[in-house]
Amino acid sequence: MLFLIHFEVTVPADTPTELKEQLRQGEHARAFEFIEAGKLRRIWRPVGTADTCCIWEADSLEELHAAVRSLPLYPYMKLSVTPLVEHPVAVAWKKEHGPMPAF
Ligand SMILES: O=C(O)C[C@H]1C=CC(=O)O1
Repeated sequence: MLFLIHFEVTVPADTPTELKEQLRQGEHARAFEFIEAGKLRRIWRPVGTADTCCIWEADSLEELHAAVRSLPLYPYMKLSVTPLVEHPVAVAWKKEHGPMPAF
């Protein structure tokens, strides 16, 4: 199953610099693990924000719940999760042309 996730991360301004850096490095490392596992499929920064949008693959809602809760920045996150299903245009395209063009 695919999910569109929007993350809004707010680390308090008075958080010690070393903790902020530790969190950022930990977040990147954990994200890399999910990319390598084929879970975090794509990740973007919405223009003009410090937010994150991504496409996440998960075999269950419970798996997705555990995955996002395992992110080091989770305690500082507000997130919205939108389950995705295939669009009829994509179904029609695949029928006529084969797989959708890669990103
Ligand atoms: O780092 C962020 O901005 C948020 C977080 C959401 C997924 C991920 O890998 O990073």
